[in-house]
Amino acid sequence: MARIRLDRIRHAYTPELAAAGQYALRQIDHTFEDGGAYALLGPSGCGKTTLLNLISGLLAPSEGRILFDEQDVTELSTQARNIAQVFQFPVVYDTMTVAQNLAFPLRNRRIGAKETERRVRDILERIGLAEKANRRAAGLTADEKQKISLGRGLVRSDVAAVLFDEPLTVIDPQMKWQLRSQLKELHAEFRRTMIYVTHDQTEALTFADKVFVMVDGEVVQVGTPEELFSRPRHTFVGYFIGSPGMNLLPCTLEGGQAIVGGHRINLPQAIGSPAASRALELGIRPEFVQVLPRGQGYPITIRRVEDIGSEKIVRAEFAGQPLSAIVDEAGEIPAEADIAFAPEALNLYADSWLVERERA
Ligand SMILES: Nc1ncnc2c1ncn2[C@@H]1O[C@H](COP(=O)(O)OP(=O)(O)OP(=O)(O)O)[C@@H](O)[C@H]1O
Repeated sequence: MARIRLDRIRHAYTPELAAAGQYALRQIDHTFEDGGAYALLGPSGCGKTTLLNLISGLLAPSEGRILFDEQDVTELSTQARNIAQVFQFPVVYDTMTVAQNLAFPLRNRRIGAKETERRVRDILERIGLAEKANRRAAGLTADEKQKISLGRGLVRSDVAAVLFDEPLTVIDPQMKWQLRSQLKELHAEFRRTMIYVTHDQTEALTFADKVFVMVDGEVVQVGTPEELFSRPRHTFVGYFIGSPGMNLLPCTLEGGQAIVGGHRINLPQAIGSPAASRALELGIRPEFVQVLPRGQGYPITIRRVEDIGSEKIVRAEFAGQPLSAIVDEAGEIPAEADIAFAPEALNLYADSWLVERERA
């Protein structure tokens, strides 16, 4: 296992792209702690796979260094870095049995037959394939094959990290749930450093202790699921995480109040004063918007209500801006409605970045 440090990494796919300033990764300076469960989350093209391939050694960065436990591995191959990988499509040897597939990496490392058998049996139990140990891999389902790919990473005791690139892409929706929670359990048992690439927030938030949110070649926030939900540092995080995402309302500031389309909204505490030229937005999650009878808050026009079973999503217009609110399934929604905001849940953004509050 290893602590993985990315030291001022930048990457452009060709020297021409670098000369034109078109970097797939613009500046990455982060550490993955030994034994942690991490997700790299972001939309298509933001650089997740590029970053994973730099860590595994499939790609060499244009600039910067990669350190495993402070040893510079930038020039080392995937094999020399001792990385295990689980890709979108399961990589298994179809002609071998399940047990032979798991034993393969140990044989390559000249581990003795007895020790190999012991470890393979242990992993077979843990990934739930003990009964299929002697079956040919060819006849297995996609999720069983993905379990073998994962098992091959866990069977070796010398693996620095296990990297996953969208590993649930070809798995049936029903099995996705099962595999996801099994993966989390296996992480808790083995405590290997695991890095999981996905564009799916549910996968990222259920698997990872810490999520790296990426956009446009940059990591905009590293945080626990709770931090990403309650204190998004960037409007992209607010919008991308949560369903529906955070409401973002263009505003101005005046004497500790935010002005949205002529409405004055009290901000919870003193907010540091962002430079006057910056574009300001007030961020509030739909979970913290209350829908009230007319006369008790700020007026909205309700456009539609989506009933999703456990709760209702109110799609409305407030001061000419679209706004969503989440209401309890049993909650009344007046035809003529107002809204109020939970003040402590208001965030202010300047040029998309969170304005940190001044602490008393
Ligand atoms: N081999 C390549 N040559 C040139 N550009 C590339 C290459 N691979 C990726 N890119 C570009 O680098 C950027 C980051 O791509 P990357 O595949 O890392 O993103 P991603 O977040 O993993 O997206 P996806 O989820 O679609 O795989 C994109 O603009 C992409 O077009």
